[in-house]
Amino acid sequence: MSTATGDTEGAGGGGGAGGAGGIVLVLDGWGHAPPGPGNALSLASTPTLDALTSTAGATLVQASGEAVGLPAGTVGNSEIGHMVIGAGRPLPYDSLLVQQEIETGALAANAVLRRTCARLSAGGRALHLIGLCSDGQIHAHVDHLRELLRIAAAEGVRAVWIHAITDGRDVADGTAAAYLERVEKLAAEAGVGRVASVVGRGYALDKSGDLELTRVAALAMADGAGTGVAHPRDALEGPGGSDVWVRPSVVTGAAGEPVGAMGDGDAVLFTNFRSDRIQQLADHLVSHLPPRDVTVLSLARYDTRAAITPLVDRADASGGLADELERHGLRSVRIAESEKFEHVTYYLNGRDARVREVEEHVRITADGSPDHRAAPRMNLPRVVAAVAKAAGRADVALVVANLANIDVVGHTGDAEATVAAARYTDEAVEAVCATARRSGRWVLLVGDHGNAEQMSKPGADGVARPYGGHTVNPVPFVVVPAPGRPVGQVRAGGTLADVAPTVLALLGRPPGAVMTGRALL
Ligand SMILES: O=C(O)[C@@H](CO)OP(=O)(O)O
Ligand SMILES: [Mn+2]
Ligand SMILES: [Mn+2]
Repeated sequence: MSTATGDTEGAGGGGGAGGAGGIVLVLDGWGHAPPGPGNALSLASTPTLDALTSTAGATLVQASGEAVGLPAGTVGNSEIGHMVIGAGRPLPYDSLLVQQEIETGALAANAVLRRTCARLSAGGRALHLIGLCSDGQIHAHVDHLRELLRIAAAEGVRAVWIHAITDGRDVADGTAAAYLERVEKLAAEAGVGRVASVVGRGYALDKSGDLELTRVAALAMADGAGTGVAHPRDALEGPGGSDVWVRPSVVTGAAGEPVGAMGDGDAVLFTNFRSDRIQQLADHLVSHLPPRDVTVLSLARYDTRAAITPLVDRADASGGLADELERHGLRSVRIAESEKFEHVTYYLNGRDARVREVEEHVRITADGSPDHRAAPRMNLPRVVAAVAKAAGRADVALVVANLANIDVVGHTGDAEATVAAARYTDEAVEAVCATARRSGRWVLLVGDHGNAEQMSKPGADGVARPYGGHTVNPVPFVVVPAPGRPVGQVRAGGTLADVAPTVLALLGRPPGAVMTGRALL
């Protein structure tokens, strides 16, 4: 059977020179840590993963900090993880680029920002800063907020309203009060800025497409509509139940009026550096604001429908695995549940929204907003079935699937549910390996960052508390050879940047010209 592109490199079936081709499984949130009471992966019964990770095809690779293009010591995340897996090289991530622009003074000198501040200052209009208030470093960092407050003050902006999104996911739940206090302190130090609204990330950073959550968050920020509170911390006393689900709350003045609603001539600056979860809100806000004339900016570039001017642009991520597969005419099928769909498509492809002729995308959708604690299996059987279907096709060289369970369930901070997620993942891996054996394929398993291997973390008092965030731990990397094609001992000392060159080597192809990673075979 020939591929749809009528390629020239003899890739008319499976992996061409690499045999029948392969299956890449990204186990989301699959980090490595010594066994212990907080390690959901070691607590779970995972006979298949245990066996695979003790073969010669197994090693550990770095997935955090400088190894992948993040600021030193920063936890990995799905965006940068999948981007580096695809790019075959570390990519300076948006958080690093922002940090560098702060350190060099480039952000303070940014022409768009200075011009906007000058206009606000001259007209007595307000700057609204919207972003996740924590130092979780996955979507945002309060240090960036501090710098923006300083710049606004230096440029003479007198009214700066902070629309605080509470976290409890990238950092421990129950920490929102401390972060609000920190934000108020930063504002006091800068001499400008007050919190005008508070809302949990469950509302403001929804990306499930539940526009009602987005709408109520935007109403609080733009119109000052929501539960009135005298002080930002009062918002945390509401019935939301966790930092993630703080109800949209608006700080009101003596007469009950919202202090920081958006008015004609104001400017909004989104302070998250990661796009995927803020873009639904940003798009909604842009369409909700008129007839008010409000300038909307973002700290980093977002993938919104609306054209929002970024202050810091992103790195070029082209020339990765998708481009190489296309060049060789090798067909790939990408499969993931909605939560991680963009990660195995858009991000893996270097933030390129094109669906190439030799690519097929399979999104496994869930009904409604599931409770991951109660349903840790998610839709894994449907992901496995889609993998089996794609792997059974002779025209498919590569199947790439994301198994989301241990990360998504891990984020609940519920160790017991995460243990169950690990058990289901183990069964899924066993099924995929059986599929691979039947179809003569190799399997490459890799984590994109740690999560489930650390489900508790000591608080400021030294007492361990549930923790659902990512980690800086290395992640397992395993090559399960195709039947009759042994690969021997894989190399130690790798990073996620080595995944794409390894995949290409298994497919009998050289690494891409711009890839600095090297095959671990
Ligand atoms: O859910 C998310 O947005 C982040 C955590 O904030 O996780 P991941 O990087 O795995 O998508
Ligand atoms: Mn992830
Ligand atoms: Mn995650």
